[in-house]
Amino acid sequence: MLYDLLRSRWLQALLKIYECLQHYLGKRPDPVMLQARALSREVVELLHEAPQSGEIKELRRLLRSPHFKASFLQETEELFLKLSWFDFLGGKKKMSALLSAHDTVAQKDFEPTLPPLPDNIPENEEAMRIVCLVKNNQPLGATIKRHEITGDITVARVIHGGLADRSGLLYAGDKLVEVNGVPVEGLEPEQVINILALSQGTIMFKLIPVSDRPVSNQTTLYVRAMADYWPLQDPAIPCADAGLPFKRGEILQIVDQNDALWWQARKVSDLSACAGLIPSNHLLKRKQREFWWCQPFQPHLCLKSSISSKRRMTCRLTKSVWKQLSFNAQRFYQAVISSAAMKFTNLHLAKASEKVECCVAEKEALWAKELVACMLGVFSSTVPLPHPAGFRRSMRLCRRKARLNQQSCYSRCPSSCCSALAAPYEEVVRYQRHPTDRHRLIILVGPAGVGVNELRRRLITSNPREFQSATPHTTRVQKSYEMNGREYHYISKETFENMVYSHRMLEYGEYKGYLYGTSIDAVRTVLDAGKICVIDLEPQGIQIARTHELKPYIIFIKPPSIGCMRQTRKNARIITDYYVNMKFKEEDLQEMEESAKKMEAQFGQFFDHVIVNDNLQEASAQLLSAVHRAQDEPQWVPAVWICSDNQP
Ligand SMILES: Nc1ncnc2c1ncn2[C@@H]1O[C@H](COP(=O)(O)OP(=O)(O)OP(=O)(O)O)[C@@H](O)[C@H]1O
Repeated sequence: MLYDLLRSRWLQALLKIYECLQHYLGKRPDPVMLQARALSREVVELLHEAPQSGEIKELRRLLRSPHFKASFLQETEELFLKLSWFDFLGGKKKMSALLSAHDTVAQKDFEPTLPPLPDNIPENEEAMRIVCLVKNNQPLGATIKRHEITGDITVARVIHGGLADRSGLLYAGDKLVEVNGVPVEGLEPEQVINILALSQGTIMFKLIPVSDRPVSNQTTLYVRAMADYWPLQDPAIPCADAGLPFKRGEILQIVDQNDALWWQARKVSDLSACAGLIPSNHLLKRKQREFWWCQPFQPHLCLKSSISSKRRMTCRLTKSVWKQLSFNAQRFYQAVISSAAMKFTNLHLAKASEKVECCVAEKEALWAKELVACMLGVFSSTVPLPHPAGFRRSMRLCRRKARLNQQSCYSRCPSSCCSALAAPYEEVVRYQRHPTDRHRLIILVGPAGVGVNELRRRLITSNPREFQSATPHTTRVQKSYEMNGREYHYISKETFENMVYSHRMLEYGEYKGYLYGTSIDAVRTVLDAGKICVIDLEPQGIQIARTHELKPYIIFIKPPSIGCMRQTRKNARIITDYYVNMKFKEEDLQEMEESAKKMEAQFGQFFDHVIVNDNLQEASAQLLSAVHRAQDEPQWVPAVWICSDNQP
């Protein structure tokens, strides 16, 4: 009703008139008559725009009357009121009711009445202060403690934006004498807290103000939480209710670091809320260390593979190879795939080929030979390139294998695995890339099979002039149809190892005896060409990539619910260790979900954005806009990336 009313043209017209009158009222015009005419004209012009309702006619009549011209300053105000009330009463009974309801509410005094001040106020007014606060179901916003030396009960801290802070009457260090008439001397802080907790409405403090009020000259600091914190599960927090729970990756605004152990902070996602207590950097680090020692094996657990190597073996032929097969050979191939080949676990492709040959009867030998030839042909030089650089199967399988072999995490990912012992907060600043700066590196992270490569491929093919992948390095021999720098950079083992030792590899691994890896140089080449480099990375590589130079924007590709994946992944294929594509099985989906949870738990603090890959098209669109946002809009980045004198 209110919405309709506010949008109605007649009210709009009245408001315009009112504004116009206010304008003249402010000017206090002299002589009155001239101004009145001018006003009259303006008002009449205004009314021409308004609908010809009865109310407007009435207004017009009033405007032209000699009454109007007499003393317009008061009259016009009244006129407006008359008109509006005329209108309301004439047709808008609901509005009238609404207004009268408002008036009734407005006149009512809802504030609790403060009690009278006690008679026994000390003579020295400066020495003692009486403070009355009305709690109104909200926390007091202050904590108390026993002074270590004097044993007095004092205000330990006042929470920024809380009730006590807003009152401006309580300060950290004030000594409590009485609470609601109860002397606090001899009481434990917990007993005083109890009195406060039980008090409803008004709380009256008698206190001795602190002589040296702390002068707050702190600058506000923004940090990214690198750990989770749940105050309700922390027995050490001075007041659990005043605690601020946060999850890793959340950006916090730290408003008070006066206390060595407990800071005050807000979440940037809710800066209007009052601050809460968080453990200081030092304290949280100590807590993490204690936790780590309680569970020494916990932080060592690296992510396990999401698609296990126990997978079945099947054979996949490229389309061109498939076309080369005779009809019978195709049928034979399909039969092999659907039955016998399912049992070919952990066999090398060559061995699988032998087995196929053994399986077939004499008369089928020709087809079998053809099939075997075709299967082997998958590796041969005649097979066209199935994927562009950065999407090569060996590289992906190598990455998978590396993930599997991560038993000892220190050898591969010292920084990320020991994150429990690293800084719990990372100072961040707002950063927006200058249009002439190099683009930020885009890193996609996600459990195997979630669709990282599919999304990356779609993004790059959508605009290859804008997006490009980094060409990986390998120690394997270059094939005749390959070109150095296109599929891979082919380098010697020695050179590869040198690159690893000099930290020039973002990630690397071994597959079938060869080394594969993505180098920082390869990323740099793409960025230097003015393109946006989009790579996928195992999360263990994130820490190495997080540098001032690359300023990576990390996007986590998250699987949707298993139920949803059952629907959407019916035709999807995952790559297995034996160069074949397999349909997703239930166990694959479960492994994917588990792996995603572990990734989030261990590396969630580094994710700038999360995309749930439910519908492929929607996820692709989300990825495109996230990538553009990363390049063109301000984002929180580690402060050290921006401070030029401290570039990691
Ligand atoms: N949202 C989706 N809906 C349906 N199918 C999808 C979706 N996303 C990806 N797929 C399909 O799932 C399969 C696996 O995707 P993809 O190869 O991109 O996985 P990946 O995360 O790169 O795995 P890996 O790490 O093993 O390389 C592909 O067949 C892909 O087309």
